[in-house]
Amino acid sequence: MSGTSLVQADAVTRRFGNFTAVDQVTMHVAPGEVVGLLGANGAGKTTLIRMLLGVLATSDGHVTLLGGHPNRQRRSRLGYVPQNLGLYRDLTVTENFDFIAGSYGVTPPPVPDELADYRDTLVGAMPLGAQRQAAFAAALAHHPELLLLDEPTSGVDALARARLWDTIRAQSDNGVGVLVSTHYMQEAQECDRLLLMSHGELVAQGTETDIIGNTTAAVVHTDNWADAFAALNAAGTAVILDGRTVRVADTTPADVEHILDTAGIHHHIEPAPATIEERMLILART
Ligand SMILES: Nc1ncnc2c1ncn2[C@@H]1O[C@H](COP(=O)(O)OP(=O)(O)OP(=O)(O)O)[C@@H](O)[C@H]1O
Repeated sequence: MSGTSLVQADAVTRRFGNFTAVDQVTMHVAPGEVVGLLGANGAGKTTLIRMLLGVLATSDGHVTLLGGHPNRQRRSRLGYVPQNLGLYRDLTVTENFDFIAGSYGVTPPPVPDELADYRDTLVGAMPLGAQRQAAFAAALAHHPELLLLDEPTSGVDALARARLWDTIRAQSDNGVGVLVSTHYMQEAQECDRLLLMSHGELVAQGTETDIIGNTTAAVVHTDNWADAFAALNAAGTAVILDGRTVRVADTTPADVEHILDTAGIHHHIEPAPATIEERMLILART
């Protein structure tokens, strides 16, 4: 597999003292694919990415980056956007681009059209969405073969998020492999393949359809959604609130019916396929 992979982890583990942040994770990213790394805060996504980069040592297991041990020379062939963006906040966008391009010995990238108004603005004074867009453009300056993006869409509005995903897709269409972490489960749809992490472990992988499988959810319609949620939560079911709709995954409608009848809550139940978020919730509980 390493012959066709840009990056590969084999049973990679990272411990901090007695705590295991990443536990025997095996994964890879091939050219031209967008792989989504999904998991709640603290699942181990950043720790895994830092080991793939070679900036954090593994406690066990092996990482192969661009055909060999992750070192500085191989790292220079990838684009990395860390959670904190890695830009100088007290430099303008063009100054950041000049500086970063200079350190790779390449021509500075063009300032994206959407950022034209911010060209001479200090990065620290820009809205977060624009900062992320700038970090992304900077990471592409040296035409990397692989992109490692740590929560690139976190905290940005829907429009900026859509733009970032367009840019990610344009890169993968050009053959770049992309690993992108997110805790927004809805973004699973943007990826070709998903890796689901929970408590340091890779608990599922494949396409969204593979991962959801035939897991279903009971959709509860009721005016008394707050009490319905509380009753189902107290009963230990995998319940979530979607707007004012209560959804319960991996439990039969009859069980949900029974819990709500016992609580005296008038309701109507409809079965539906589970979402990736619900599948994740179930996997995280097992
Ligand atoms: N240097 C460290 N020392 C001790 N514990 C650490 C260290 N780095 C990470 N951890 C712990 O490892 C776990 C995984 O953290 P990590 O940052 O990889 O998660 P994550 O999935 O990226 O979450 P987030 O989205 O919040 O960044 C967390 O419990 C974190 O507190």
